[in-house]
Amino acid sequence: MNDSIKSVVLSEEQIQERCKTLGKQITEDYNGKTPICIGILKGSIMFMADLIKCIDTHVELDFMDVSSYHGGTESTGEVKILKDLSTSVENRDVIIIEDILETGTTLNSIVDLLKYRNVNSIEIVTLLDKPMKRKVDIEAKYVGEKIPDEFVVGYGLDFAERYRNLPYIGTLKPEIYQ
Ligand SMILES: O=P(O)(O)OC[C@H]1O[C@H](OP(=O)(O)OP(=O)(O)O)[C@H](O)[C@@H]1O
Ligand code: HPA
Repeated sequence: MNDSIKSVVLSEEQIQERCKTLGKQITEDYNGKTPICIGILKGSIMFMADLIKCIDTHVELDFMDVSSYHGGTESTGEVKILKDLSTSVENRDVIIIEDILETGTTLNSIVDLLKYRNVNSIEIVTLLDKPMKRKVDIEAKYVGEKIPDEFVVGYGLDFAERYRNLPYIGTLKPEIYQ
């Protein structure tokens, strides 16, 4: 699997540093509250697991599975709910946990849906942000790393469902796409 990687974007150590920094900020901002952390499947699983260990206030967990990518490396712009929450978010403080924010289509749909369900507050934490790819006006309050417009894999992020189990984040060699 490592043979397919062209360059490392965030090493395991760098990812853990980002988790500590973001966890500290979230701990300070949510002191005395019990937010619901909503992990967006499947890409956020590793980041969510590491991040919540760095948050020192009570949190509850839930998951949503939505899909905006169907195969390749470009967004289709369509968002489909594959798995909805199992808890009510009414009057709750919600933190959405994402692996990557790109066009913003996915998060925009989720934020709209959760606002419609009358959340008390809603913020986004994303490990990676590709601001150059944004098509929808949405920003995350907590960002691990801003990256250029290059397709990345690892640490939950996939190419055609592979590479999610790579412990770091990297770019793929061009021959892998062909
Ligand atoms: O800002 P956007 O352009 O909407 O892109 C970001 C979304 O795309 C990826 O999910 P994907 O639909 O590929 O599902 P996955 O997490 O299961 O891989 C990623 O995990 C984000 O949810
Ligand atoms: O760069 C990416 N890699 C994997 N999945 C993604 N979903 C949006 N952007 C990406």
